Amino acid sequence: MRLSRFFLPILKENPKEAEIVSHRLMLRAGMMRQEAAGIYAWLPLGFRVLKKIEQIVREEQDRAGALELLMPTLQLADLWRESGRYDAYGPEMLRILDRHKRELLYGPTNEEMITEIFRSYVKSYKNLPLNLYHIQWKFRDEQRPRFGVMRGREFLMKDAYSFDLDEAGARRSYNKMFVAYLRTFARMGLKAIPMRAETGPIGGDLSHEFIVLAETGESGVYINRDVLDLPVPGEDVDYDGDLTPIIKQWTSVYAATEDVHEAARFEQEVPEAKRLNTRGIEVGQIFYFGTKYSDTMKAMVAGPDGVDVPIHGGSYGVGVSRLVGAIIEACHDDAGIMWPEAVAPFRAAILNLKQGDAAVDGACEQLYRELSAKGVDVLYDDTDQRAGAKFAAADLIGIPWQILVGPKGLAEGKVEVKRRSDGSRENMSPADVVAKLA
Ligand SMILES: Nc1ncnc2c1ncn2[C@@H]1O[C@H](COS(=O)(=O)NC(=O)[C@@H](N)CS)[C@@H](O)[C@H]1O
Repeated sequence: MRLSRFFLPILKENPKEAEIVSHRLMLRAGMMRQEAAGIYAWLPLGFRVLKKIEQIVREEQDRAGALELLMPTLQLADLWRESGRYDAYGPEMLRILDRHKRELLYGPTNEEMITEIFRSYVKSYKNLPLNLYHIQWKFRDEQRPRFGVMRGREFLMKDAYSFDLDEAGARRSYNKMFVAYLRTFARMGLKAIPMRAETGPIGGDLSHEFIVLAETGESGVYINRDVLDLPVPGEDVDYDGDLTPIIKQWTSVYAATEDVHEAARFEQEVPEAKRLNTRGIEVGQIFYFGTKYSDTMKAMVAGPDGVDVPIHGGSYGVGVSRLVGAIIEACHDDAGIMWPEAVAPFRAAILNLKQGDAAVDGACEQLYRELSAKGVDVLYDDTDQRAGAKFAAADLIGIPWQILVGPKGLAEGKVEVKRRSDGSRENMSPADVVAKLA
């Protein structure tokens, strides 16, 4: 992509309404624009990151055996009357009347709708276990939307729903999602810690929140530091095998949100030097809620003995749009964002330090052409800004690799490669740059 033809409205100043660093940097880096309280337009740079995060989530759901579909954002109120949540959900529910005065709502979550889809087709335990998911926009009319995408009103969520014959089966589905979440967040360069949590309006009695440690996080957390060094399962993890050793390993080290924290146990179990009380960002939450929805909505299957029983369910959410902010909270410095390579909007930025100089222009064009031909996502800053402004922009938007092309270096057949994450620099020939990044 040539920057002269891209749409990247970088802001010079810190927007005053931004209270936390990720909100500030997303606005300054031209990644998004607020259209209404808690409602954002995703501009090209931010949208690229959102799609990369979404794709990692999708790949790990698929690896765990979940099946992707897409449910609508709008739902019938009657569906939520069946489960009894229409009134219970309260003012966060955005209620809508259509032209025929039919009562609709903008879905905050999809337990009811997925249960309706399931019960319409699945009648036998032979079709279980089943895990259906989608990646869809949600609306929750938050009293105080704030911190940018961290607590929005319209936000992108991956929500998966599992269906099993009994609790034992449902726990196996739960464990698959637990492992999938460990892998998902690790692939984004995050340490997301699974913590026992309250179940809240979703219901049930078993839930874990996956929390990324960050000073600005809304969740208070208490952990044994050892949890930060546990191994994340590899891509060869056997989802059809026994996952309980992995679950046991990750849940036997103390980690709890403040609302389920047990101070006495923490003091007793965790050596002083290993106790950490800090804050974190909830990037995902998983629930087992048994027959909560299948009872009220009559989602039954015939068991092995031919008798109809309500299925045991679970739901599993990931805050896809929240993750853009969470990653910035975890990966930034004073100069701006430092994208982990797996979610970076571009892998490399070519900075032309003397626009108009034939040798420099030529070398940049060649690098741009050769890297693009090898499938490397490149942003070529071919604008006529002075070098200092180009350095600042590249640091702000957080591209992992910067290729600085200037007349002096070129005279010796070299360009300078700077790694954004640690600031390390290396001089090498353009050909070596292509070999290194391709
Ligand atoms: N207002 C919000 N803005 C941005 N992300 C949010 C918001 N509310 C929730 N999320 C994200 O969405 C994830 C799942 O939301 S949830 O309420 O915990 N779970 C559910 O809705 C279940 N139905 C899971 S399928 C959360 O872990 C969080 O990362």
